[in-house]
Amino acid sequence: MKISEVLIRKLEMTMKQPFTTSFGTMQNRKFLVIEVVDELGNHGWGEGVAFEIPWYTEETVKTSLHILQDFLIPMLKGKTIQHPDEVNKIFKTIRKNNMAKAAIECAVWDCWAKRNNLSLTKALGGAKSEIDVGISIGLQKDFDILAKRVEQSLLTGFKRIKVKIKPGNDTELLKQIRTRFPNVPLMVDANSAYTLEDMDLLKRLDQFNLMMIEQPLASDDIVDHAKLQKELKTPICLDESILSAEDARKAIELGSCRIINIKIGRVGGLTEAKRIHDICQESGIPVWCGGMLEAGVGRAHNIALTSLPNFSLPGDTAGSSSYWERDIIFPEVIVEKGVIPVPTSIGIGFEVDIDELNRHTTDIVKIKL
Ligand SMILES: O=C(O)CCC(=O)C1=CC=C[C@@H](O)[C@@H]1C(=O)O
Ligand SMILES: [Mg+2]
Repeated sequence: MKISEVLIRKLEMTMKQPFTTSFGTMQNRKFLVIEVVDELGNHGWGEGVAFEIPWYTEETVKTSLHILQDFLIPMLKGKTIQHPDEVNKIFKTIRKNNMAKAAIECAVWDCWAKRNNLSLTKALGGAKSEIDVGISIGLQKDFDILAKRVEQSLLTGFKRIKVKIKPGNDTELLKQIRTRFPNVPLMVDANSAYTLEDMDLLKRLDQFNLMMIEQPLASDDIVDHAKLQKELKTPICLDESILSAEDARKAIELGSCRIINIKIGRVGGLTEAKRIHDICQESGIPVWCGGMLEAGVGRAHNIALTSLPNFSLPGDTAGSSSYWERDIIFPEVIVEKGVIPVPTSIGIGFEVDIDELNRHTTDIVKIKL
């Protein structure tokens, strides 16, 4: 397969409700959608999941566009790709910029699957016919609003609830949640808001019967997390700290976590995501698929990835309607009784709604290879 053309679209979409974490609030989502075309006219889609502000990782929409346009896409020129696993080898000389790499790599995977008449799930080696999903609820103004969101989410059938915590909004909040919802499968995400100086407080989280504590310490740390995990009964789940399969191997070896959240964008694409999945599986570490407040294209890639067997915990891939008035794919992603059916049609298994895509496109860059 040869990629003959790439289109980078810049999109702007407003989420139904703001999403607040320990680092800030997002509602207006700007992101990239990548379309690749091969020499036979097959199309493949990928989504750039970087935010506008570099608060989750160092990448932004602008840096992704720069890296894609000036480095990654030109590297595909003249290359014959037998299998999408080759794409991240082609990009090897470019350090990090994982979300930019993932955006185009995912589009190549979709294109390759379509060319070979395969669903992306099958192409990846996934086998599940449906995936379990949970929901990530951002920080809310007060407990009553949060409790309502939790109640609604449970009615929708989500299989676990994730809430954000930060210093000053942790133990009291969890006491309130557990009083109201004693048995709900519950986890927390701190997005690196704590240090080892908070050890006593973090130990007190053990009393809340949490499924896991996600990324309590620094975003680039695995050493302090290992120290913390030794002191906690609750499993630590690493998110920001794991950028590659090598990071996963080291974290597992050190005992820095007992669970890993895999985000395709954070780790540079589906090939690396699969590798992390495999290493974790061999080591008895369950994984789940994280979310980046994606629109439909990114969501579709998450669903296909989650069909791999060691994605044994509910992920953050909620349905389209949890985020958008109307998504850019059809059918939209629908959650029923806490599960999403895994599509079996070719490629990502959803059609891109070109009208809806155009409605949100603010800029297009076309690159002929
Ligand atoms: O619903 C989703 O897509 C998950 C949202 C979510 O929890 C996150 C998205 C992006 C950055 C973080 O705030 C957070 C996470 O760390 O997992
Ligand atoms: Mg997280």
